[in-house]
Amino acid sequence: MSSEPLLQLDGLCKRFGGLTVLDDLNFTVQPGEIVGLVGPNGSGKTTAINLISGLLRADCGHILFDGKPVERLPMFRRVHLGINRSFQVPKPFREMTVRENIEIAAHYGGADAVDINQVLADIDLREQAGNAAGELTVNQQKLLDLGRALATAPRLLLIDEIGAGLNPAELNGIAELLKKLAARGIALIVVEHLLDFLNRITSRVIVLGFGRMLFEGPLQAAADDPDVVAAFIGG
Ligand SMILES: Nc1ncnc2c1ncn2[C@@H]1O[C@H](COP(=O)(O)OP(=O)(O)OP(=O)(O)O)[C@@H](O)[C@H]1O
Repeated sequence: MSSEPLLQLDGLCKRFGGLTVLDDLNFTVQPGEIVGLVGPNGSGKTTAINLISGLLRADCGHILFDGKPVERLPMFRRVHLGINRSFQVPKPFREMTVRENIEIAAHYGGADAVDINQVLADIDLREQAGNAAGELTVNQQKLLDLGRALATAPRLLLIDEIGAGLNPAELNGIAELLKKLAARGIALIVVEHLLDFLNRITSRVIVLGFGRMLFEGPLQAAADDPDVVAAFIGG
């Protein structure tokens, strides 16, 4: 593994009005690494993803990608650099086909040379390529959302609660896909409440509580950390 982090967060914070929802977030991610981001509801996980992807602007701190600050860049510029994400609730263009959805994403990402058939194969939607996206199952819509991100040739992929509502076989398929992407060198930050799922794909997690980092390390050890236990069961 390279010693140069692909992503480095340095004192990142976010406030909504008077409410500080993220405070002093500091961690790094290496190429090809999967890092889990966990914490109780409202602890700031999605906000962290929104700051890194550029959907929201940080109030303080720095986001270094490849050693360069990106915290002031708009989302599309970050996509062009190689940062992209999936959403908790996918919102494909429902009337368009699966293939068209991926083609549009590739174009938006400035990655017109991306092999759309390869993306379709990665997300296992080759047979549905000509179907309207609105006809897909929940699992397939989540895969398409991943495919749209993959179509922009990301080097850092931010995955926001992909496991919710999926059955064990579907979760298994997603876990294998994420591991395959990491093996290709893509770095992943995976926000997830399903700890068994996370345990299958990563050994390093960051635990947030009330917007602050409570723990960083192996998932198993997090369960023995008193701050983590207090955050999850309310002290
Ligand atoms: N646009 C917003 N305006 C005001 N408050 C917000 C906004 N977005 C999020 N919040 C608040 O910020 C806090 C963190 O929310 P966030 O969605 O990041 O938490 P989370 O850890 O992802 O939660 P969950 O696991 O429920 O998805 C919450 O208190 C939430 O109500």
